[in-house]
Amino acid sequence: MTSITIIRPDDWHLHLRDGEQLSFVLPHTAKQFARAIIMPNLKPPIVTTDMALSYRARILAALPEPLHGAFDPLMTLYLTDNTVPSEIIRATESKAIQGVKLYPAGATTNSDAGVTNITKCYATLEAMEQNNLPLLVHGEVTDANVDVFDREKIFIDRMLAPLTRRFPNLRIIFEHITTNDAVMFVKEASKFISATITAHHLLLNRNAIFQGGIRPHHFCLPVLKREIHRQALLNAATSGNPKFFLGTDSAPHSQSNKENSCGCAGIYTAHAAIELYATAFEQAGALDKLEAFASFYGADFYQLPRNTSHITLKKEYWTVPEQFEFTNEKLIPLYAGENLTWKMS
Ligand SMILES: NC(=O)N[C@@H](CC(=O)O)C(=O)O
Ligand SMILES: [Zn+2]
Ligand SMILES: [Zn+2]
Repeated sequence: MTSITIIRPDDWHLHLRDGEQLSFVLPHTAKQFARAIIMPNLKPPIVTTDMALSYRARILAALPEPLHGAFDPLMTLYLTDNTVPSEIIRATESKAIQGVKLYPAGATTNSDAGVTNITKCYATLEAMEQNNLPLLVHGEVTDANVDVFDREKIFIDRMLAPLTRRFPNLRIIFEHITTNDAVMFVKEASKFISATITAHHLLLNRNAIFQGGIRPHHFCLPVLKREIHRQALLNAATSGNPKFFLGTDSAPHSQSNKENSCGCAGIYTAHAAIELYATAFEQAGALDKLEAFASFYGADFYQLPRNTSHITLKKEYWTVPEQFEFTNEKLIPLYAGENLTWKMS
């Protein structure tokens, strides 16, 4: 195949940051995707509808002229121990908020203000269930005694499964899943449970973190897993099961914050997101399944209309730039300096 045309995709999990940084990364996403779910883990986090609405206005204002009107940021709230049910009502009424994000406190980048005790959130979760506002979950336990490679699997038993029993009608997106355990859980759960899958977890296993030396640009959370888990994710993504859909988790950090004695978690993929997914799907012999995964199932789960315009990917060799500008720093993208074989025209 030398060319594929699909309905324009959406990114159901994206970090855009804020301020000057935002303007450097936003065009990469807006060029490919019609919409994206914008993560609220800023400093300070986006905890109210008002904060989300002004963040949305800053994103729209940062769009370069040719992309005006071409990109719709879908906003989320950051759940804390103190999020009140009335905030859920406000969020629902705003129509601009598509979900509320649960970060267990300390699980990942900018999660310190996250939830320390889920029982404190029960009234708020009940309001979300009643108002049909989805919960988005970073699914890892924060217990330092739990092996870092097991934190997602243990989260399912300790937190996610009980939550689905307590709130059976709450729509939940298990974000950036990385294990066969997560795939099995989502498959067997009710229709209210779905999952996003990143391109990097489809393309890389944990060997990539240690390939000839320590590779900070392959460090993200949840951390890359064994090959058997990558295979399970690939099978899920290409299975045609509508519970699994695209969410890049593109997470920009400056070069100096990544190449550091304590490097930040996050892999930048927005520069070539759909091309990276096409590469993974092609390797699995399932390019025909890309469109629904990238452009249909996420919209369906979020109960939003599917897009109607198209994008075309061509079989073409190109080299990913070594770096991008990122304020007065550099941003190192996934596959920097390496060749890809699909290019969006
Ligand atoms: N995925 C990551 O490794 N990092 C994300 C946070 C997150 O999605 O957990 C970030 O904001 O940098
Ligand atoms: Zn996360
Ligand atoms: Zn993320």
